[in-house]
Amino acid sequence: MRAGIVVFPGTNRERDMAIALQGATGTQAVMLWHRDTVLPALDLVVLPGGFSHGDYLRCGAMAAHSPIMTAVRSFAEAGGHVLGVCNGFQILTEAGLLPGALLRNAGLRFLSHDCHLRVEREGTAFTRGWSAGDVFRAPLAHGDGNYVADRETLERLDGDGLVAFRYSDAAGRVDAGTNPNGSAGNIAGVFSRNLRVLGLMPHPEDLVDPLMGGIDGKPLFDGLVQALAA
Ligand SMILES: NC(=O)CC[C@H](N)C(=O)O
Repeated sequence: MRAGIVVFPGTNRERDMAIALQGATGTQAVMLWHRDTVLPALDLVVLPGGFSHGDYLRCGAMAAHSPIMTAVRSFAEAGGHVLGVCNGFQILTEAGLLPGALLRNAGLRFLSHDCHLRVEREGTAFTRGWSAGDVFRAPLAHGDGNYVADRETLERLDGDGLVAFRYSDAAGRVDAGTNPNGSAGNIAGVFSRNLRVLGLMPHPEDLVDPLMGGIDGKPLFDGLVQALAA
């Protein structure tokens, strides 16, 4: 699986992502710069976390207009797989590649702690390493993770099975008490209509080795390799 990681000014999670991808694929991901206009031949494009353009204007708003996003949009429209984590998720919503938006956390504080995610949709390239209802741990670190969308969109996401993950407790219970940031319906990650673009706020790439404190995030990367390995 050939993966490319897009670096914007202010991105800071690209190396975590590269390590997680290398652990799963055995090969190095290609680092891409936001001013690039052409993508090499890739199976997966990753927009990692960070503070692109210092989070000015809105998180991801300026990055969504970077030259490389035209190529990323064409890649996605041609059926390519795109993963956006945290700031990457914000960029994908700002670019219109995923529905909804990420607002300030309900408590207006930057949050940095582990959370639990319940897998809502199995069998996609991103979630084939889990079964629906599985719960895994993932660190979160964001100021703007409050997922919102209009009621129609939320109903469509639910109805079409496009919610990827919900914030839960360790037992998979989902309610206001397990919602860290005010996200509608506890949504932590969503898919595009064709299930080939995924955005999520927490960071599975930061739990892929026992030395990191656990391997809860590994199924994402191992599943992608199984799905996309040429
Ligand atoms: N870790 C991240 O990618 C953070 C995203 C963004 N800067 C926020 O605070 O919401």
